[in-house]
Amino acid sequence: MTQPVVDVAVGVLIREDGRMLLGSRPQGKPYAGYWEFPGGKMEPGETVHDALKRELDEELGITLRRSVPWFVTEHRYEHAHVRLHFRRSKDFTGEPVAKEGQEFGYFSASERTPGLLLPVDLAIVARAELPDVFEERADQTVLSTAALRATVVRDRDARYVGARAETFDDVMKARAMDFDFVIVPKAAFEECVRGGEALLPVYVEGVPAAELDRWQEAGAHGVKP
Ligand SMILES: Nc1nc2c([nH]c(=O)n2[C@@H]2O[C@H](COP(=O)(O)OP(=O)(O)OP(=O)(O)O)[C@@H](O)[C@H]2O)c(=O)[nH]1
Repeated sequence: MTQPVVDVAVGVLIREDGRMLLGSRPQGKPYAGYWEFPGGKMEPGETVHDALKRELDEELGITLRRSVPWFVTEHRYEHAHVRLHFRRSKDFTGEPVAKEGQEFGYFSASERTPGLLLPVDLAIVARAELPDVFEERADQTVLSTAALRATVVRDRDARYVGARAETFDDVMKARAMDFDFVIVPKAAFEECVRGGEALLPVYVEGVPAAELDRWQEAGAHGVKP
């Protein structure tokens, strides 16, 4: 039997020091005790931002101001088929309070949480340190492959890998190959986020600083012109 898809709003809340908020799943829920990003199921008629705002308030007493779309991914559990709508935010207030008996804390991607992360979230934690604006530098390695023009971002620990994409098909391949993000030309953005939500974090080439907010609202981050 096919399970209905459950839409879930998930937040990557990044503190000033760059650490992200993670918490443990409360007792009584599937995967209780596993660590995850804050969020929860969307209610009918809610936008992703509104659902996230509600969940953050209900679970942790945090007030979410601005968040921007990041990417969407699906996963089939035994208990549910979920579509996770990730948004990123650096604009929130309030010290988290565990309202449902969960544990929580702020972590960098290289720090271990006290309990295991949900397996789906493992790769996404590394992506949380992707910058708002991607700056191409001389020490990055460009790999030529037949399938994709792949750019390996060699930061200190080679934590994430991106690919250049021009079509939706390129993006699908990049996702299948476990790339962490794509860089797309401005003119290809809409085609690459077919359906309105990106399958991977997207950077758009040549976004001037003055236009960054507008692109972020549409689900794209920037690459320095
Ligand atoms: N909040 C959250 N859920 C995630 C993440 N990753 C992930 O696979 N999920 C899945 O998305 C679903 C979210 O449901 P939930 O049980 O947390 O939502 P909720 O608080 O609205 O639940 P309830 O109202 O049924 O108690 C779960 O199946 C969970 O395993 C994540 O990083 N954060």
